[in-house]
Amino acid sequence: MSEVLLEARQVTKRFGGLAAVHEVSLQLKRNHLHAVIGPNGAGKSTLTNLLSGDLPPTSGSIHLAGRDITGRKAEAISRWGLGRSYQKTNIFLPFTVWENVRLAAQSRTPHAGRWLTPAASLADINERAERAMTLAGLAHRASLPASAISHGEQRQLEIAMTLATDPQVLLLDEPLAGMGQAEAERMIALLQTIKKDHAMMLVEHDMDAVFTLADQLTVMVNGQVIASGSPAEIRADAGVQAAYLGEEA
Ligand SMILES: Nc1ncnc2c1ncn2[C@@H]1O[C@H](COP(=O)(O)OP(=O)(O)OP(=O)(O)O)[C@@H](O)[C@H]1O
Repeated sequence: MSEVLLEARQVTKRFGGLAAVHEVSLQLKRNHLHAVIGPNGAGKSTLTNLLSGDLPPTSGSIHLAGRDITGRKAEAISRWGLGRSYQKTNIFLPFTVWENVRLAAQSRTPHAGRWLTPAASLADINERAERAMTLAGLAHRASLPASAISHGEQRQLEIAMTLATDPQVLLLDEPLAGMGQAEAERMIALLQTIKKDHAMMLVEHDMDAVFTLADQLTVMVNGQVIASGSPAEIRADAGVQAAYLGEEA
């Protein structure tokens, strides 16, 4: 059995009368990719926001590596090992690829804003940034401004910036959005590599990518989980076919 790094138990988020996420439970395990799929408005982004601490749940609990993180701030949850990439990019376009990754690595270091930073921690920041940039396949783009690289490479840069914070758990929100075929294939290969060391949750509309990458899928409709299981189980699920996959295919 793989180690469970993140667990949501019966998590609910209400916006007024609307349960955007209703009693959702899921586990993210090391070396596993758990895809969350569902039609627009199903609650996928809200669920991601609950797990990352960007939104507090109305009820239920969330545990990261055994620690109860329910209602804790995103910044603290990030320090405890959860990394998240955003649909809307956090990249500073005028800065180089290296500067972007290095800033992300620095943001994770305690007292990052201090004017006096010991040399040892600077070396540590640089090493973390270098590792993340190389893993994301961007070492050859290090000195280019982020504005000068392709859309697909900018999405890789977001992943590199997330990796630079040294997370154990990664939440990825539509990393393939807007990509052409070749870029998508490169991103899928990258995610497969990253999966070896991390627990991952992927929210993605590209079903080919989802079924290639996922070890487990959870299907949400109207805030509720209608099915959860292996790719084969989800493909064969008549309820999922009717509610979602049928209309996507
Ligand atoms: N801050 C908010 N206030 C009120 N309602 C919200 C808020 N955020 C999301 N919702 C509503 O919650 C429901 C779930 O939205 P959410 O964005 O989580 O869905 P989604 O599955 O991520 O959709 P998409 O695939 O389009 O990104 C929708 O009905 C949405 O309008």
